[in-house]
Amino acid sequence: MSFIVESSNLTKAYGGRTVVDGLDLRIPEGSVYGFLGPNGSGKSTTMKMLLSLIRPTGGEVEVLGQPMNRSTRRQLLGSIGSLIESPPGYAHLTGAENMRIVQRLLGLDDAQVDFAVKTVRMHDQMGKRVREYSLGMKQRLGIAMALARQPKLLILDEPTNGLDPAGIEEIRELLRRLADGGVTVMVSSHLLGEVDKTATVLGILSQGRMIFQGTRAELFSAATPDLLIDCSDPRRAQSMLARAHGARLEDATVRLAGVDSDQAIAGIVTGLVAEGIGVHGVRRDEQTLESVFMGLTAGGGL
Ligand SMILES: Nc1ncnc2c1ncn2[C@@H]1O[C@H](COP(=O)(O)OP(=O)(O)OP(=O)(O)O)[C@@H](O)[C@H]1O
Repeated sequence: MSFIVESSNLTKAYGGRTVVDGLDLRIPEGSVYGFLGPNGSGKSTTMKMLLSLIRPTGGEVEVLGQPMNRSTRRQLLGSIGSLIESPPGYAHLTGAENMRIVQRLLGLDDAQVDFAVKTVRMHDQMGKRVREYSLGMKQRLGIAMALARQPKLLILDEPTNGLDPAGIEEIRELLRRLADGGVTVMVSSHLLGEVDKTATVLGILSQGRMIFQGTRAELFSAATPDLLIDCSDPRRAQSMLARAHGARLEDATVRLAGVDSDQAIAGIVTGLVAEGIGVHGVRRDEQTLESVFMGLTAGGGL
């Protein structure tokens, strides 16, 4: 597999405080890479380092097979579109006027601008001033600005932040279309649900560290779903298993976290039976990606 972005040990510290800690990013070409983590976990800082907007304290970044640094930055940025933090654009100008500025700055032709505007479905809104746009429209104009250069890689920092469900769905659908058209997209969010259905690869940050990187299926298989036990005396079973397994009672079912082997399950069942408790059901809980994500970011890793 070839990676469009690769970093090794990428690190950023501010005043002795490490906010991005030894990241080995691997973004496969053609993927939608969902870059997830709670607020303050270091997503924006990482994206800015990938774009060489801020200088890493340590480690390296390769983009499109070349090291990203001050001397290669200009050339590499020609192939990267980005939207970092708030949507760009002058509020007192129309969408068309804003696009014209980008066109002149980058020396683009009309067809490239038209293509970008149509891709984000903003062609009917270009005569309006940006200050009259909804947040979703501003975000889409920002994406059009990033797209106009026809980048191979698009880096979007929280493009769905603050949007209503319809706006979020529009951005998701846009990202899918871009990926189908061959653009690799890195998109950050602090809400898993906003990128979950779109991302083909996930990178999860917690306190500056990468606690998971891989496909959704890999994430599920790496996380251990809770064990649910139905038995004749759930209250007594829960108190027996509370200390070793943090057992909780949910209605008449005993829930255990982190039981990760068949042997451990057999030991638990044997222990209950030995105490005269009849075990009539042992199953794994169905887990949602959200619960895996919450467990990961709260617990600091797999
Ligand atoms: N210029 C700076 N000087 C000092 N600390 C900074 C600077 N920029 C970011 N930080 C700190 O680095 C940490 C990571 O911030 P960052 O913005 O990268 O997180 P994030 O995951 O993108 O969160 P959010 O979604 O809230 O933007 C935070 O604790 C932030 O306060």
